Amino acid sequence: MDSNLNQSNNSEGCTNYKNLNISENSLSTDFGVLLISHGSSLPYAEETFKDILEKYLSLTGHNTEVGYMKVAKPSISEAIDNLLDRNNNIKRIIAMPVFLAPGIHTNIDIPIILGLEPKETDPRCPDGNYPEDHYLMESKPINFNGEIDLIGCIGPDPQIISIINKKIESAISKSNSDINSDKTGVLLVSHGSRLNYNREFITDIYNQYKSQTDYSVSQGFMELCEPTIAQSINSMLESKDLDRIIVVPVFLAPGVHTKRDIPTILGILEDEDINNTHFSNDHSHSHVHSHDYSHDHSHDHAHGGLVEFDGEILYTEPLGSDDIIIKILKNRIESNI
Ligand SMILES: C[C@@]1(CC(=O)O)c2cc3[nH]c(cc4nc(cc5[nH]c(cc(n2)[C@H]1CCC(=O)O)[C@@](C)(CC(=O)O)[C@@H]5CCC(=O)O)C(CC(=O)O)=C4CCC(=O)O)c(CCC(=O)O)c3CC(=O)O
Ligand SMILES: [Co+2]
Ligand code: NI
Repeated sequence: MDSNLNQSNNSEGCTNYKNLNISENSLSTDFGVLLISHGSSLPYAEETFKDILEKYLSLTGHNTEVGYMKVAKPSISEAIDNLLDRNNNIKRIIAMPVFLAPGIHTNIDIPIILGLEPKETDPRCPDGNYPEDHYLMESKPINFNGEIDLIGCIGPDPQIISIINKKIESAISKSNSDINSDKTGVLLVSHGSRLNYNREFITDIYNQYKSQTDYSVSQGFMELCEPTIAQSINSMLESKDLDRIIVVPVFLAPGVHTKRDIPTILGILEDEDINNTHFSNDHSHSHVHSHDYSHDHSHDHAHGGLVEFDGEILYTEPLGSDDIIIKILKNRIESNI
């Protein structure tokens, strides 16, 4: 068992456990933990989830792997192979979507990829005949005969508010301007979904945050739902004269949405960000100007309009691999063992 553990596995997408704290106990237990992430074509989300995995392992010692729904590696199926390579005796896999809100991905895509029944009809494709190139058609079958318990995603845990507060404080501390809270608004931005859970999630977070802050607060959606980011900022400005808006992407990891789509809508995307290869991880902006954009991708992020605001926009980091997220995952998984 030991030699197994210390072996560095170079096959593609396999986590190298050499430096990770996986307890020997976990090899005698009969379950594995699969943390399911969305996957991104930008590298940041993988960095965040590598960190989440390392922290989760050192906290629990469970035989754990991260699997990505699309784009990134290991895929969900490969992650399950990795769990079994490490311990062939597991009878059960506890699979948790590390997503903030239930939605199409958690209720339809992930169950289908795991070989389970989808929890509802897919509004993208009600007849269930997905186009051949859809990622659901491309995913490989799962090689596991045991039981897979797909548990709920993170949801509006009250502890998320303290992460939001930290991100806001950190963005403020990097800003040069000194503006009182009376003139500051906070916009909580959520992804948006064809299903209603995303709205329920952000509304719950909004109500919790609002009851604990002096700032004017509002919520807005990046895509698929209203109010859009622009509508939300406009109505904040109509009801109050603000000098500064702090925009919090209530997302887990930096990715296409937080690095490109939301900055585009806000008018704070720097040109090099589009073709980025490397830019600072520490990416809290303070911008007082806006750019013109040529918007050439076919997706509908900008349909809700672009933002025009001549005050300061402070854009915070997403929630990331904060220890609170790790504790939430641990509690949730342990209550399902
Ligand atoms: C179903 C769909 C909407 C629809 O069309 O109905 C949808 C829905 C949701 N995505 C969510 C999260 C993230 N989405 C991304 C990224 C991408 N998502 C895209 C598509 C779709 N996403 C539609 C499928 C269309 C189809 O089937 O073809 C991509 C491919 C295209 C694009 O959006 O342009 C783009 C490219 C990535 C790339 O290739 O790089 C990332 C990673 C990142 O940002 O990089 C995160 C994690 C953010 C984080 O870390 O929090 C959540 C919130 C989940 C939660 O609460 O956590 C929902 C809501 C829900 O599940 O309903
Ligand atoms: Co998505
Ligand atoms: Ni999108």
